[in-house]
Amino acid sequence: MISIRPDMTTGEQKLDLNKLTPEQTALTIEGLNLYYGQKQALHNISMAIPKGQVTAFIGPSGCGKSTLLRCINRMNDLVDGCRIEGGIALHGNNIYDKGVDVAALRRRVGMVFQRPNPFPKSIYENVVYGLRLQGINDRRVLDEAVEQSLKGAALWEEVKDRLHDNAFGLSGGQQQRLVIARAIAIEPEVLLLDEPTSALDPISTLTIEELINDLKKNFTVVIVTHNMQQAARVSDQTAFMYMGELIEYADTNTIFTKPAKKKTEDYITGRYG
Ligand SMILES: Nc1ncnc2c1ncn2[C@@H]1O[C@H](COP(=O)(O)OP(=O)(O)OP(=O)(O)O)[C@@H](O)[C@H]1O
Repeated sequence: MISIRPDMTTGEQKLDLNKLTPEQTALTIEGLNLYYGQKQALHNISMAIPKGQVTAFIGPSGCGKSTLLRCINRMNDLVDGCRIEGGIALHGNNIYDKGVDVAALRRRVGMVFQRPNPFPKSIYENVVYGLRLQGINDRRVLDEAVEQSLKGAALWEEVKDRLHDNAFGLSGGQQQRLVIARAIAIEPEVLLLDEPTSALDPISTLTIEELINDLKKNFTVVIVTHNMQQAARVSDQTAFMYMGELIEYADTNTIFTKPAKKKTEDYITGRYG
């Protein structure tokens, strides 16, 4: 049995995912097909992802969740033989248009991976890494960014007295929050989280889940998770994928309590996956 966040049943105004206004929309995915060589991994995916909310991609292993997530900041461009048809608009502009600056896109769409990957540097230098790449070296600006980003990642209180210690001295859960602080320091519009807690213990997982709920105040969050309870706890809407297809996409409450499709119901009731 999946438990739904209490506030999801209190009649909060629901967005109509089929009729989002441009102001409500962060991302529009349209007719997206993706091929790894001969193998088609995504089939005609179309969906609109609302701004300032948490959207979860769920589905059995190999269904294409991570592939779809990686399309949003063009990480798949790095895969040999990968071909994409269709488009993804970020606030109205197609990120696959010719001439798009992919480095600039990745500043607007940050990503956090399954395993925490801090750099072998101090906590401070990890957070300011992206700012320094942009040529920002003013100490006051960097100090302020470090404090705000670590606060935003719910890590400040734990590390404020050891900002110049090596990041590898942090626990796994702290390292993952540090990586989130590094991602938000450059103020992206969208934050992609690819199974961000699958390498963490239950307490660290809970801390990150609470953090995700805070992050949506400032960012649009898209999360891939294997864990249906996690999707139910953290997301506003959920997309269920199966064999490269988007089977059902609706508010999270509906997906977990009244799914429209049998495949979704079979998955959330544990019949496969
Ligand atoms: N770099 C790649 N080259 C070739 N095929 C790939 C590549 N990455 C993923 N695939 C294939 O594409 C399909 C979708 O994979 P993807 O990793 O997106 O699924 P997933 O739903 O995220 O799975 P999991 O939950 O196991 O991480 C799978 O069949 C996978 O084997």
